[in-house]
Amino acid sequence: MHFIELNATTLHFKKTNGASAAPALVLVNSLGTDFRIWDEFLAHLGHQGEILAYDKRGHGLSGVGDAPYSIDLHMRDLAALMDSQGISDAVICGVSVGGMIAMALHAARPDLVKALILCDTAPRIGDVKTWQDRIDIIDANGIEGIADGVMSRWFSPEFLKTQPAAVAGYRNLVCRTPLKGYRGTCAAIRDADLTSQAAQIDVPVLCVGGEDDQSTPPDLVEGMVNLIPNAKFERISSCGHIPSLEQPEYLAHLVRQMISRCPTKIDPDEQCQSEIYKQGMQTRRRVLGDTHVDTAEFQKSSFDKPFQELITEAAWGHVWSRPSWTLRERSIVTIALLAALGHLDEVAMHARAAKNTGATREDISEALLHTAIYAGVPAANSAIKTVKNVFAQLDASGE
Ligand SMILES: O=C(O)CC1=CCC(=O)O1
Repeated sequence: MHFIELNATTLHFKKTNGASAAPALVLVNSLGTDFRIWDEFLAHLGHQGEILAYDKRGHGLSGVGDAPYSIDLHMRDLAALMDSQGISDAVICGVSVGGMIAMALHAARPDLVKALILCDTAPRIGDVKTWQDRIDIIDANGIEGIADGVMSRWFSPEFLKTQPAAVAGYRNLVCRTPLKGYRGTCAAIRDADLTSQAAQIDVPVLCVGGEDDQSTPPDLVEGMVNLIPNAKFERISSCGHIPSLEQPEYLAHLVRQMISRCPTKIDPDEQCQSEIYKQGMQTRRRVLGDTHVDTAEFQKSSFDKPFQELITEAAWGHVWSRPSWTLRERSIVTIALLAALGHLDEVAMHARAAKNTGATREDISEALLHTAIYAGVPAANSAIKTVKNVFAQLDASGE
């Protein structure tokens, strides 16, 4: 058992050291649970990298701290815990409120997050009235007053019928959560809406929903795929709100698959690549940034693998890596050509990347004047709109 004092509270956590280049996996719990909910899942997972699991404040063996709680406070506890353990660039797997904490972590500390696995969660869970009603019942009757309702939302009808002893045990788990911790986290969920943070997520995301989940129904979880740019959705059958309890083996399979798609620190695939590919990948990362390239690699399938290799070698390895022009010069010419041809998605990508090449906003404005004269005003006009949008987004996010 490990304990640490952070943000004026004691946090209880478990950490296993990794023996390989695989990314660290960090597990974030739901309301009214402690990190034992991951035991069976971890037994199936066989992860080679570091694993960190912990009890949120007000849960398990962690301290309760002072009210009021917020998702931001839970997120700061997690960030401090990861910093204290030297863990960054990790795959964060959060269930329910744990998923909200994971989304908040990505917004505040992107350096800590390589990918997200968001189980049975949403940027907004329930509404103010539902959570206030729950708080009022707890204030009047304690957690016992809501425990049966919680069990019926956590588990599928089949599990409730066939596993009465397990259900009784999990009911004890909820009821033994410190009242202040449970109540404080209900208030944190009541007050949270992470919609704008979710829309900004730029790492690979797997959303997972149990088909019998009554707390965050699968359609709600699937809705995140429309909001989060790089998200995929998996529905788990015969499963309620907590897949690590009801379908630990299948969840382990999904998480393993996700982790295997995340580039490792030493990519074994890349070791077999040609020198020109390696050079191309280096230049591509330098110009477009790691987040962009990691996402493209994650989304790569056998269908577009040859195409990805072609552009990495030909565009980035051969042309962009030639020493005769600077990256700034290549950036300016590329933006002008793409604008002339009306490839606005690519204009946006290269305008965004200009901060890495040294091409200034003035450079881009000059390049688009040339576009207007040699390729036509409408082409330049559309590109100017696109680039202005990119600049507005960069300014809004402080980049
Ligand atoms: O307790 C529930 O109803 C399920 C739940 C909602 C948020 C969370 O973390 O768990």
